[in-house]
Amino acid sequence: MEVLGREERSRLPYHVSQVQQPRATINRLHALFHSMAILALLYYRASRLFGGTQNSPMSAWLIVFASEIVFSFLWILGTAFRWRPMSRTVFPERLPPDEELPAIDVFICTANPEKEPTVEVMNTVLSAMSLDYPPEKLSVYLSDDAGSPITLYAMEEAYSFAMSWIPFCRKYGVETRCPEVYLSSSAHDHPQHSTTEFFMEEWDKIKSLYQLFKERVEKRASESDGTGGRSIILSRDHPPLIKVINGTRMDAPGVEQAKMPLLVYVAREKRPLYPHHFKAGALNVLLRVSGIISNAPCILVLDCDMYCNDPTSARQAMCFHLDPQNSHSLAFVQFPQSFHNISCNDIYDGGMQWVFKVLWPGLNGLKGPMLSGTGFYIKREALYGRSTMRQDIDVLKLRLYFGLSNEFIASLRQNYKYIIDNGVPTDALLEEAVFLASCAYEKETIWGEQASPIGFMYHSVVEDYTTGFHLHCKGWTSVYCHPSKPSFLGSSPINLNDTIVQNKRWGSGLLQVGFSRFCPLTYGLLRMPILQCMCYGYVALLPLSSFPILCYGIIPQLCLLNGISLYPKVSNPWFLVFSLVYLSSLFRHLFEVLSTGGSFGRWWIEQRMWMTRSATSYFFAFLSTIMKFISASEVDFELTNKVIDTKKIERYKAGKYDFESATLLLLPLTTIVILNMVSFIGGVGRVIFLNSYNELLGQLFLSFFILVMGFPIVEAMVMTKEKGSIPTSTTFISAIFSIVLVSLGFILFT
Ligand SMILES: O=c1ccn([C@@H]2O[C@H](COP(=O)(O)OP(=O)(O)O[C@H]3O[C@H](CO)[C@@H](O)[C@H](O)[C@H]3O)[C@@H](O)[C@H]2O)c(=O)[nH]1
Ligand SMILES: [Mn+2]
Repeated sequence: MEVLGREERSRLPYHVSQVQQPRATINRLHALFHSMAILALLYYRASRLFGGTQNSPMSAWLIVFASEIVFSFLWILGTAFRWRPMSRTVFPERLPPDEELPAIDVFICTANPEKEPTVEVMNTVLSAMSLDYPPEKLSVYLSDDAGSPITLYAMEEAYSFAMSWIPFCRKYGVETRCPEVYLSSSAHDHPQHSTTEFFMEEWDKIKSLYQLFKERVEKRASESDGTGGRSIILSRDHPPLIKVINGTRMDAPGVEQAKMPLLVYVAREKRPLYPHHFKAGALNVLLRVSGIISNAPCILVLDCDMYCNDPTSARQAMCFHLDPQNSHSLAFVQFPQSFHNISCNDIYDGGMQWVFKVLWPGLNGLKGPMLSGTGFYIKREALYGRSTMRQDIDVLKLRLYFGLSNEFIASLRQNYKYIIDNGVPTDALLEEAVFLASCAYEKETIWGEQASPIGFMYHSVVEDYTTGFHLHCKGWTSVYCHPSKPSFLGSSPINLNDTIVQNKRWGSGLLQVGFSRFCPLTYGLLRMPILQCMCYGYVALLPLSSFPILCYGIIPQLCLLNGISLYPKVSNPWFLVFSLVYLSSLFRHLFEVLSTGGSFGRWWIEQRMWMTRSATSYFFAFLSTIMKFISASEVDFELTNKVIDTKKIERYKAGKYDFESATLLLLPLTTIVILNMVSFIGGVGRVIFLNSYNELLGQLFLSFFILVMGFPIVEAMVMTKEKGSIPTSTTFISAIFSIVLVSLGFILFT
């Protein structure tokens, strides 16, 4: 790190940004080419339709035409991400001295100790407490939606451990401050220290302290749980409980105490009759509670499974938040989500590299990336709304917006002073905090209401997307910071069922926005630049791809079986147009994967998972969104499982798909695969015996492509004895569905 004088430091920019010009140019040229090809294709379909010259059944023609329109529409929206990709570099060493840095509150959410192992949650807490930031400016809040005693106990234990861990990290400049990860390496992996005897001694000491901590927590967890679902009931019905952990450990050595960040446990009140709004509800409680305790101007939000992998991320984020030129409109700095548990082939595409390596850098050159739920540093002010922060605003009005706590309303005007020193909070303060965490507090306020200026948004399971969207609508910007060392590492679903369930939740959350009056394409259009608006629209409507994918997996195949051609003859020049559209979209994706460090295999898996998601997750998301509109129920937040199944992990690491547990959700996919097997065989028959190669080649190829793509499914249906294979019952039901489809095709199309 270069050592700079203060004068020099203040003159140099804290960050630089650069448009990825060659990439932008390639993208734009491709967009031009591809749009012309699409236009030609649509023209072909429309002219045949209106001219009445298509020689296939109108219904089939209409369905494939509609599918192509949806594909094209999504494609056009997607070009916005490719228009102006940008990368950014930060220079934390140029930041002002520590005394001038703003304070940071870290919010971590956990909801269920059975699905989110407590030791893992504590590792996230510990990694956040040991961020490379002045400890008196750092406060860590854990929201425990389960209100579980084990989590509180673990936090007290974690705090004790942190009193040794943090000094150790500081002393040796530890680069990975998640103790589980650091301590499972060998002392000799750290050659800069391991040669000294003293380090080895301390290493052993800290390692055994960590073991002790872990054992205690695991022991307590095994005692208090396994209560036959009692914890689930408790998690929906419990009083508020707030505890400042620092205060409870006054017997600890006083010297270190002063250098520790504040650690606060928050279990908001939950009652069955009150909506609790999932994670957004939890975050809003943390906003209020922290508001009267530490009231830091900047907030880092983390999921409980996302530990801080690079302790310097806070300083990196400050390079943007403290930049005098852009900071005024900057709401948040988003870091990519990276994962520690995905294997090198990542067969379920859990790494979401396409999002974090292509889409988000693309938004970086516009008004900034979407909020991604975790790993972002956001200004408190952005969540409160600028208009409500004005000094001249009436206090009565503030009470209407923010609720009745005078203490909290006073905190809005505190100009971000640290309200309690790193000591024991008063009873009165804690009482007020409990009031702020009660479930009746938000009654008749505008917390979380869409388009309101306050807090994280409710009424959606994609609270990150909607919150970010409304911030951008109000003129805030964001930046994407993508350093080469992952700043945060989390766990991603590593089995098919969890992957499909997670994507189903996202899909239904997004569609719900897409179909509401806050649809980005209408609501956003008046409030943000068109390209940004297209990006938001693309993400919200992406689940619509289930329609064309399913249609393309069924209709041409039924026609193929009946010898009906849906595409131009091979000898016809129009055939070239269809081939070009197909190849050009495959090539764009291939280019994106290869140019962001991916491999050919990565491209193939992303293709496969895109189709899988569309045919399963997004299809069910679509159904559940419709159900929601009919019954006006709230879509549930199905928590992602973070417990590792050691038996299944071997299969995963070997790159073998596990279809066993996802039976029902897989039905659309297995049905399509069976149907394509049948149509492929039928089609080959027709081509050979009836010589209809010229008319049917396109459809035959489509079936072939789907079978190659779905080969793991074919394999898993055939080899029923193998682990992870598809149960015979599922294959059987899918076969029945296929027979129904084939009969329908016969009736409708002949
Ligand atoms: O009622 C709830 C539900 C969830 N959570 C927490 O929310 C976080 C995310 O939940 P998880 O089950 O891990 O969902 P993921 O699909 O992994 O989360 C992604 O998608 C979510 C939106 O659907 C975002 O909130 C997340 O940040 C993003 O990582 C976890 O820390 C949970 O403990 C709560 O605190 N309360
Ligand atoms: Mn998660």
